[in-house]
Amino acid sequence: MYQHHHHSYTQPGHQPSQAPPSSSSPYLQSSQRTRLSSAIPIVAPSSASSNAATSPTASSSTANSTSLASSSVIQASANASEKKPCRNVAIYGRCKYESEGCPFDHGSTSISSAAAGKGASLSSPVTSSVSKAKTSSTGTPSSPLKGALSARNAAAAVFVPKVASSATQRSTVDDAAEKSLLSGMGEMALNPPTFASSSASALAASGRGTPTSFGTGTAYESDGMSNAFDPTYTGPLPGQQDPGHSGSQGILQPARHFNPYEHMADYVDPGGGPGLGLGGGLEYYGGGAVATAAAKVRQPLQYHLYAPPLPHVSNLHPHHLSAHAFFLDPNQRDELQRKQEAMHASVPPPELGGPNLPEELHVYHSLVPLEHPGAGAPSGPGMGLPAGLIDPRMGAPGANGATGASGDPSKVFGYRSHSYKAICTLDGKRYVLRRLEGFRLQHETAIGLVERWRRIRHPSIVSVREAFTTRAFGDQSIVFVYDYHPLSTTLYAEHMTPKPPQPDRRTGRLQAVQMQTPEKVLWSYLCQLTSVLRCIHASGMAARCIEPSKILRTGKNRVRLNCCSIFDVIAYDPRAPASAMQTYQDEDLVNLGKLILSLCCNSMTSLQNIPKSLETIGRTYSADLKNVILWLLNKPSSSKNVDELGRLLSTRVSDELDSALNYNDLLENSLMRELENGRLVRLLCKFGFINERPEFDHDPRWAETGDRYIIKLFRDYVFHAVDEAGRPVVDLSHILTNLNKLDAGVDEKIMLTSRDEQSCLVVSYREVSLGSSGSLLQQILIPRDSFDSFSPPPHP
Ligand SMILES: Nc1ncnc2c1ncn2[C@@H]1O[C@H](COP(=O)(O)OP(=O)(O)OP(=O)(O)O)[C@@H](O)[C@H]1O
Repeated sequence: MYQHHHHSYTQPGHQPSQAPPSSSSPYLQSSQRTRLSSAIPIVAPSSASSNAATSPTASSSTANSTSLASSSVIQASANASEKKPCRNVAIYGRCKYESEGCPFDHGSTSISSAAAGKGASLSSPVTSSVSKAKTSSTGTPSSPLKGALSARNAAAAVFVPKVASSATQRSTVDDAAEKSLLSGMGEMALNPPTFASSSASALAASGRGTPTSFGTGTAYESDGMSNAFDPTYTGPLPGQQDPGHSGSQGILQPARHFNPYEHMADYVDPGGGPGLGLGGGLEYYGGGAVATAAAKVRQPLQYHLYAPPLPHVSNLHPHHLSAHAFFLDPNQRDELQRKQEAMHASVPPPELGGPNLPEELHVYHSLVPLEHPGAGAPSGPGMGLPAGLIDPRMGAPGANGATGASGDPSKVFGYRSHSYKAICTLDGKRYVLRRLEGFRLQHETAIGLVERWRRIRHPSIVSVREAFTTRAFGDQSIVFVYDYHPLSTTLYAEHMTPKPPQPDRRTGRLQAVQMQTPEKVLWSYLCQLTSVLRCIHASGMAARCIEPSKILRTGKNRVRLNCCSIFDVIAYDPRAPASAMQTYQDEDLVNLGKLILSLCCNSMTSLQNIPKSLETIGRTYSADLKNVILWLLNKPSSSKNVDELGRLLSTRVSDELDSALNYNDLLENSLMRELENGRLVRLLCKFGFINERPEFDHDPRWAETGDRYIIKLFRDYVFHAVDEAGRPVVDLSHILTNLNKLDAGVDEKIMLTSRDEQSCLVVSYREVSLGSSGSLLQQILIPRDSFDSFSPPPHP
């Protein structure tokens, strides 16, 4: 439990029932912790120019504070808002601040939405466009209040119930305001007594530049989406009318329906300039020209409008959600990382006890055995085979290896075989080299057949790259090169080798692993292998290696046919008749039947008495499966081919498609998470650029004031929070929540405490985000070009 801390301060005229700005966070900065009992002077923004005149106390209060952002404080007028429907009701259906003193009307939703529609044409545009016009002609804000209205200047003090106003949340940062923005935040000091006066003066001028204000009837003007991303946008807002017509039209306008994509239309490039190329996708939905036009979204993209996890992903406790929604599923990450580790695995050189392998072999280097060394070979820790790279059941010395150690005669090919992982010098990728020892190539044409296999690409085949002969191992060997699939096992290892007992999930006790292969898995294997056979047979070739040890299992129920092309080369017969290929293809189907039969019985010995095995299968599995096995084992006939098999499996194929689509959804969801956490990395990079740069120590623009100061304090608040006992808070959710709010630039207020504990800043995430925005970085720190590749430009 972390302490929920309320600082003791008073605000004249402020609704006592309103929550303090820091209510969003239960954490304290270290400096806040020690000051719990003392009244910390609340340092709030006061416009350096206007507020000094209107509020004498404001200037005095700045004396004892760090130089802070100048801000006017706008307070919602309870009277003015009395008859306004609460926007929370319109958006959420209810207002959770209703019982806590929210000053707005909590009548019916329909009234609220009608009011929202009406509000959409009310007065804010007048204020903004007029002020914009004046500004553009003079280059400076014409209204004395204008400066006080920038987003920068409304830094603190008034807490309002969370209402997503639109026009009022857009800041009117024009050129002059931008200058003042960059010249620092100015003084933000605000003593409680000065608050009323400054807020009173600012209230009179509330408008687009006052993010926290309910302003003069502009709070309900448009949907929340339109104000979500661009605080510096000064043009007309979605739903706003021409100022000249706003009054009458606003009354007549019917309640409009909420359209979350409405803002897209506002960003259509009127000149028909190059869009983002999204039009094609939208046309698909029948939008035609309108959709294409709407797709020409102007920059910056609305990165902040990210969506919550989709409903088919299980619900989590809110506290865990932020961490879980932002990172890969732990199991998935673990598996991917282990695969990466396997890819990087290496062995020590022979002089340090590693295997005696050539440093370079053709265009490959860094050879690592994928099987345990044979009995005579050096082994032990010095061998350096990385744990986890090789399944311990795969021919471990003394473990009566299931599939034979490196250099044992292959049960399939007859030659002594070795498998190595190696890196290709040409493309830097990992491949598997399968070496058959003592093979002498008799016919050059034989090795040429590998070229035909190279051209076959299928998701259920381990792609063949090339084959070459070599004497690098001190003998005459042939090497076949395949794609590397890290941490894959074979069907033999998976289903025909006893697995060590596993701890039970509930009791933790070791329990024997059930070996029986589920029928669904068998259908899945059948479908995948049928599909690959269709592809191979259609190319006029035959697999010739449908064996449990030659089918790789590269993921859950995901199989790939391995070692293709080897038999074509080592069993090449120049005198073979033209019908030979048909025979090989028929054998493929029979071998597929034998494979499924042996997987059903979890043993290769089941093939020695097929009728008995089929009887066993009839008791354990469905008649459908047994019939397919029988069909596969039948003698060849004109109607027995792989296409016919495909038809037999058609309903199972549709099941397979469903699981593949489900898995695809899962992966896409994982990708979306990565997309979102990428945003936070960009944000952290900005922090890294700005915070505590030693070379700018004495640069007045880089002094510990204004933007940089706020960003620094925010960094402390996010990363250096402590609990009530002073212990560092290590809570990823706290960091993620805060960084996300910052990235979205929400108007929620937080209280930052200076390191010397002398002052507090009440700022919104939006204000902090403006400080860390690209414009600051561009102008002060790095040239534009390099920043552009880093983030979208901050201004349209
Ligand atoms: N393309 C590949 N990608 C990743 N790992 C592979 C690949 N091919 C083989 N392996 C791994 O190498 C190990 C050895 O494969 P191999 O085909 O030699 O098995 P085996 O049972 O020893 O067969 P054989 O009896 O023919 O020697 C397998 O367990 C497998 O995990």
